[in-house]
Amino acid sequence: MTRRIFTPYEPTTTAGEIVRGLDLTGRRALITGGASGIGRETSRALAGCGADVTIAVRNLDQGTEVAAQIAAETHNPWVRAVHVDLTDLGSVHALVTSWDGPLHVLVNNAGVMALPQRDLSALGFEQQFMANFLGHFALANGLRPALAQESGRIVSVSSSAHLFSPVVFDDINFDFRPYDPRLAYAQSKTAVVLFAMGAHQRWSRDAITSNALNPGAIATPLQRHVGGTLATPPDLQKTVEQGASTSILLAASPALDGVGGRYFNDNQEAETVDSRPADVQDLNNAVARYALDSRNADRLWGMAERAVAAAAT
Ligand SMILES: NC(=O)c1ccc[n+]([C@@H]2O[C@H](COP(=O)([O-])OP(=O)(O)OC[C@H]3O[C@@H](n4cnc5c(N)ncnc54)[C@H](O)[C@@H]3O)[C@@H](O)[C@H]2O)c1
Repeated sequence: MTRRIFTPYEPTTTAGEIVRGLDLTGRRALITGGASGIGRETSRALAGCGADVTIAVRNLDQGTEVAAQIAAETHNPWVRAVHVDLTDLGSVHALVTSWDGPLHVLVNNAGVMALPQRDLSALGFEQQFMANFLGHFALANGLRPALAQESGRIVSVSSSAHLFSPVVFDDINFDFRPYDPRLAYAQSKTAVVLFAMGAHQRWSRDAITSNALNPGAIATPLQRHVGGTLATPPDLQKTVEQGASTSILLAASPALDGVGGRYFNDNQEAETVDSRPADVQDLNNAVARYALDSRNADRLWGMAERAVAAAAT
């Protein structure tokens, strides 16, 4: 795939700068993990343009408080919180069935990184794979009819960490190798990119666009299990306003109208690579070929569909 330049934005461009002047009144957005970090900033930028914003959160009391803060900061009353736990497909299903009317933007943002112990979800999947990928897979599939109503966009937040592991289809849950918290995160973030590609492949005929992104490294609670040991040194980390910019670009910018099936970083499409770059900047700007591969995307999609269907019976 040839890398395309879609925008004039810099790595340091903030979410607010990208949406400046945009009127999103009447556009309905759902952001998972919208109560903290990049998700909160993404929600704030969308609300600041008049969008109707729903943040989907694990802790509803905290989420309701954050939704009220965003509403006050942006003078937009159309901000609310709903409950979701992405490791629990019953909870995902409850959110899906409560959604009424069109959905213009779904931001698959929530995530956990490098959980120290291997832990399996009720469905039997490693928890990072479950929360970062499979819960979002079920959510997006459930909301597909709402997304198809008025040309919805799906924005899936991955990470440059995906370059450290493909999806190991024969051992997703670390049954046959020692559990490695970072490799489990990496694998889950490759699954996120493959989901974004698979959704584009299947749903673009419904005028749904689907892209993935790396937000860059940002000091948020996500980093609590790996503090100080990230590949990106503190001086190269972004502010949360900069970190939310690529999500906002994909969620709202007219420059991305009709664009799908791509992976972005720093507000531009990333470079496809066959092996992991050594340099941190190159790493951030790269997407692994295995994460864009349609056979891998199909295999993952089939497996996820079977898992979600089994959970429903
Ligand atoms: N911060 C970084 O350096 C960085 C780098 C690359 C990618 N990312 C990605 O950016 C996204 C946002 O992360 P952040 O840095 O803002 O971290 P964060 O911890 O501030 O936000 C993550 C949110 O996800 C929510 N969440 C986690 N598990 C959940 C579950 N089971 N159900 C529902 N919600 C759940 C958390 O409650 C939290 O609100 C994540 O997908 C992360 O992997 C972050």
